[in-house]
Amino acid sequence: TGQRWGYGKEDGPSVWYKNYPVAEGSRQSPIDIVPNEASRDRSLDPIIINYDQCTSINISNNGHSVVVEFNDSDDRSVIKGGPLDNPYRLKQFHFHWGGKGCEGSEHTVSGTGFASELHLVHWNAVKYKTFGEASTAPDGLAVLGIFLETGDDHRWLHMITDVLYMVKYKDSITNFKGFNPKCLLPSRLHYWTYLGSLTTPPLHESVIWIVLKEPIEVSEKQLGMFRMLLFTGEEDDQRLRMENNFRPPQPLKGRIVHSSN
Ligand SMILES: NS(=O)(=O)c1ccc(S(=O)(=O)c2ccccc2)s1
Ligand SMILES: [Zn+2]
Repeated sequence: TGQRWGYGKEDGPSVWYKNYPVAEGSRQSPIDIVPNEASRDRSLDPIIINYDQCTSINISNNGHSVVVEFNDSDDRSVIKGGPLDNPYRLKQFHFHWGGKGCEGSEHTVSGTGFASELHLVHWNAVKYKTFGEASTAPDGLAVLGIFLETGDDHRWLHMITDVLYMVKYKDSITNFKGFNPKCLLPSRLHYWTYLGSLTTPPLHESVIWIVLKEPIEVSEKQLGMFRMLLFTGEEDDQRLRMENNFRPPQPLKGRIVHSSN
């Protein structure tokens, strides 16, 4: 049922509105975050991340990004506190990145992008019975966004980059058990938060965004491994390198960005 979309000239973010009119909606993501225009809410609690009982299942290439999926049959891995009224269950995480030496994050800070952005996708299993139902509800999803900047090697990211060769092609999937993404969190959890959307089709306006202020550091070499992935499948005669899989910032349309302390 879903229409084909991508990040190229013909099927990229500038034409998504044709098949997904909500692309021009009032709470689209990503956005440019301007720190001194964000409202500092002392009432905003810290976010609490409980990934200890985390169980990753698999890693796959869905033709848009590389995705690690989790067992979300119970509240074993949740994010809560901050702007959230309920605990939200971890469902998957994935990345967005640029081309060699170019920006690749989706959110920008005062107009500046980062090399990449990690999204940890959670859903409100208290209010909704399934991820699908939550994914279309205004408070259904909570996505934790973490910026990646280039510098030293990230000591744990190799656990992901070492297996990327196994999911080189679109629709490839392989076992990936026992990975705990808490090793990808920065040391401090200060954040910005605002009401937004999925940054890819179907662009549902169902996401409470929590974007961490502190980036994590990864090496250019580690980031280069992501660029060996392909948008295309093993049978495709085209071999399109997976890079620049990010949507540019969207109009704020009157929304307020809140800042934790
Ligand atoms: N980049 S993002 O974090 O905003 C994002 C885009 C798509 C997803 S999803 O695969 O969870 C999903 C969710 C609902 C319907 C279809 C896919 S998460
Ligand atoms: Zn994303």
